[in-house]
Amino acid sequence: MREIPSRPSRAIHFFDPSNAKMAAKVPAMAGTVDVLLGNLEDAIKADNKEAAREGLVTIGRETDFGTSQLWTRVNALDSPWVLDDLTRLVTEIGDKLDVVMVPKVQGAEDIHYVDRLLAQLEAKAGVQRPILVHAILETARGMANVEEICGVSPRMQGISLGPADLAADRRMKTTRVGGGHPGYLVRSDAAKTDDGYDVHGEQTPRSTYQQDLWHYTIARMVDACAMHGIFPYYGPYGDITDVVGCEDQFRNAFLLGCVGTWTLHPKQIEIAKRVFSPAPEDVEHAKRVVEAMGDGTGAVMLDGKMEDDASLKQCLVMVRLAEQLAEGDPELAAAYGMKG
Ligand SMILES: CC(C)(COP(=O)(O)OP(=O)(O)OC[C@H]1O[C@@H](n2cnc3c(N)ncnc32)[C@H](O)[C@@H]1OP(=O)(O)O)[C@@H](O)C(=O)NCCC(=O)NCCSC(=O)C[C@H](O)C(=O)O
Ligand SMILES: [Mg+2]
Repeated sequence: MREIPSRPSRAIHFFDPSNAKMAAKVPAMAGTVDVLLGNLEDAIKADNKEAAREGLVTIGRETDFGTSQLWTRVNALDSPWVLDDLTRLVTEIGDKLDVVMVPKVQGAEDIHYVDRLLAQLEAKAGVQRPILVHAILETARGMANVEEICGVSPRMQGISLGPADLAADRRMKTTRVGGGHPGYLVRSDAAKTDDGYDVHGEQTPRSTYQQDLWHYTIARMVDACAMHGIFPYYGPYGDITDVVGCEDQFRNAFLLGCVGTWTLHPKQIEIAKRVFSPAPEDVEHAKRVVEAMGDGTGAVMLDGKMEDDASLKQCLVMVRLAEQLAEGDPELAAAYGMKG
């Protein structure tokens, strides 16, 4: 393979295949969410690891996934379960499995191992196309090696941020699964008073602005993925009830270059699909810039702003994403004024 297939993957929806209620919902979700991911790793109780694996085999065999992709997150490479996860899934449902997500990736050696094992199992099972690999960025060493990880195998499909494990590994002083923290802020300067500075803001209140804990990590991950032609994703937003904070975190990731995110609860799917689909007004503007730029060279004025080759290239990113999403979604096609 020379190019990673680019299919919509705005929401990677996690479900626990050992949870009967969740598993029962999967067939009806097929075709409505870009990626359905059977999770075998964290959030699955140790006693349920085998049930989750077998549950995913059953779901994989019996479900018509339609336009949805089927992914799995296997257990960590240093766990007692991962060898059986890969062996059983590839030999039983390898032809249905699009991507294997590998947690806690530390460096190139982890991806080499999975790559070789997948190749052996695919050959044994007669799987006709390569199963792709997705790494989770959730260790300090993985972060330091992110560029190398992205380029280590032609199977590499993308990378997700794992903010909870990464925070623990880095010894950050947070207790959350993704999202910001009110203590991570900047404060405006203290006002000068006759007797010094009003540092407590008693006379002139000092405003504070919460900062994004994940800015550096996401930006670096985006660059590493772009350099190797693979796809970056935000990860989990654990405060399921905070739909506003969730939308903001997803949008920051979208604006920085991520193509999608994880969804942990059905209510996050609509947010992810909306945020990771460009807004119709942005697509409209991008189309006007493309039109105004003619052969793509030089500079033009549009609505009082200068447009040139570089803004054209950004607009083409937007238009091409809109075209791709419109192909499989008549509602978006209508909103973008494009063919469905
Ligand atoms: C978070 C949950 C435990 C919440 O579950 P629950 O309390 O059951 O929520 P609700 O009562 O609101 O559920 C309403 C109905 O929806 C079904 N449901 C819930 N979640 C899902 C789902 N993900 N897919 C399909 N269906 C779902 C419930 O069964 C209810 O059904 P019904 O009773 O018939 O109406 C739960 O959502 C959950 O477990 N989500 C997945 C959690 C997960 O995968 N976590 C791991 C990923 S995050 C991570 O690993 C950290 C990362 O690696 C890092 O390091 O940062
Ligand atoms: Mg994790």
